[in-house]
Amino acid sequence: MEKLMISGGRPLHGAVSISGAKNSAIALIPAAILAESEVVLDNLPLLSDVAVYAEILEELGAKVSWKESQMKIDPSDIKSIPMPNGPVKKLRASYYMMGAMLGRFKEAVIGLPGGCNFEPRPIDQHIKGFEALGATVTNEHGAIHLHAKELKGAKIYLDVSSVGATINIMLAAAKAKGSTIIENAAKEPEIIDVATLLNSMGAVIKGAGTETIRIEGVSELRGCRHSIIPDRIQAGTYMIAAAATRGDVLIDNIIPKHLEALTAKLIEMGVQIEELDESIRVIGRPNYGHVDVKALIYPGFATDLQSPMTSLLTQAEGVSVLSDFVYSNRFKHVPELVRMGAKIRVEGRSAIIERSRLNAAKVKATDLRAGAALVIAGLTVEEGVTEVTGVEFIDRGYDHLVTNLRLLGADVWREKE
Ligand SMILES: CC(=O)N[C@H]1[C@@H](OP(=O)(O)OP(=O)(O)OC[C@H]2O[C@@H](n3ccc(=O)[nH]c3=O)[C@H](O)[C@@H]2O)O[C@H](CO)[C@@H](O)[C@@H]1O
Ligand SMILES: C=C(OP(=O)(O)O)C(=O)O
Repeated sequence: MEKLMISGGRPLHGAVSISGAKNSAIALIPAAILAESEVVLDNLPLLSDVAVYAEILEELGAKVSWKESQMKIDPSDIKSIPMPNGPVKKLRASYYMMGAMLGRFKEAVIGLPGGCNFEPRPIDQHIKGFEALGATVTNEHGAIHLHAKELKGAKIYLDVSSVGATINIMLAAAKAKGSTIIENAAKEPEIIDVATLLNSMGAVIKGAGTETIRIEGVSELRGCRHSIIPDRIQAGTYMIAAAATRGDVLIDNIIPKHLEALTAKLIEMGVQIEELDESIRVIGRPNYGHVDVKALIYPGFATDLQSPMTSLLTQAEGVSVLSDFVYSNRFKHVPELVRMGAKIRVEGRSAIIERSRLNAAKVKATDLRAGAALVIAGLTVEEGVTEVTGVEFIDRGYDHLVTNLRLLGADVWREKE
């Protein structure tokens, strides 16, 4: 086990290039299961979740070769093997194995997902979708068993516009008989990315990125080459870190439109922002005004940036209120920030944040974005060394974090625990 050591107090300066998106990559890799021939994914991020997914596909018999930011997946020899345990338990997005295996083999046994469990994260909408397509779904000793004689298109109204359920239903429906309509579908950019890959494979999916997605099932999908969209959450984290350290950072290789809610909030606080075609420059100021933030589904403020934003708001004058309307209790970072001197209290689904002077401390990341919040907090501390344990969570979602921060001038390193 390793820990991150941060000797803070240095403004971040320079440029950082953002890798491909985790939440796309870990849906696109299982999507390749549906193809008859090789799928090539470019702009793949170097993350532990991606490595686990490669392991899952190899266990099923796929040929996977991963070199730098490119992964080649030849799924021709994949077999229908039950996976009640093992690597599927290591990450949240293993739920996509259900849709992908159901689509290809009409059956699957997949252990309930692991990953960041900052609160109970049900998958009832995924199951409702599979059942609507004609599958029988049972939970046997913590593994989901899915079976269908035939998958038939259906109209599915999601009770909550779930990213995972929307993608999972697209995966299963791509090869179902007839048309599927997903209503109240999630609109996150990663959903468009998955639909783009599936369409390049020969699927017929329209409306991804809107609340109504139509899928005309086809009998066969072929291999293709696809470049993954930039990671808006990593990009947003660096934007927040630049503002928190009063630095000046160009966040490059991104789609600025995907970050509009964050950009608007930073401007409202008084951060200087310059938006270019594929990059955003964030220039910090000595003082920021307090703001209220509401984490919502896309295009609202991303819940995955809520924890990093909490750290920045400890640097704003007065009192800020940050509410999460996607998850009701995603505040595991708060007690750790309080150990660093932050004046924050949680009331219901809101964190009430006062301007605070942070101090170095030994803190623990218990999920991915809580980890990002603690790193940002550590970067702002003027004296002493902040130690962040739970680095394995951070490695799920940040490509070359230490290298990038060091290039930006931060004094950050990893040590054995
Ligand atoms: C791998 C991946 O892409 N992870 C992202 C995905 O997670 P994930 O796909 O798990 O999140 P969802 O969009 O499904 O969850 C949104 C909300 O719906 C609820 N819900 C979801 C499914 C369901 O069947 N029933 C139900 O009640 C959840 O508890 C949550 O309150 O979107 C989240 C919301 O943007 C992000 O935080 C995660 O980074
Ligand atoms: C919660 C997250 O991811 P996952 O759904 O993969 O746990 C995240 O990326 O912040």
